[in-house]
Amino acid sequence: MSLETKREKIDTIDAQLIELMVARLSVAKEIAQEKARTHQPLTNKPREQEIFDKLDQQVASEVRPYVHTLFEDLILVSKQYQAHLIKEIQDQAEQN
Ligand SMILES: C=C(O[C@@H]1C=C(C(=O)O)C=C[C@H]1O)C(=O)O
Repeated sequence: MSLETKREKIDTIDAQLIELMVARLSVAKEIAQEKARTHQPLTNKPREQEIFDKLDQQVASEVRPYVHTLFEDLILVSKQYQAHLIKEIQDQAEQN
């Protein structure tokens, strides 16, 4: 397989990843709205541990640390987005 073909494969995978990441952030938004409504904390460490435990079982050891890092970043970004949304909801509530 040529380098060009391999890069086309990566482009196809990236398009799928983008769709999935946007879908994941959309669910994170729904969770943030519920957290704001019910005054729950942003971070849920047991839930994060559950995700990493599943990942450790699912992913081959050779790439496990790299996928682990990817998920740390994914969860960090998800929480940054949620924190922004929760602040927006709280600011709006204060104005009313
Ligand atoms: C999405 C949530 O909020 C946070 C973000 C998580 C994630 O992106 O997977 C997991 C747990 C929480 O720390 C949640 O509480 O489920």
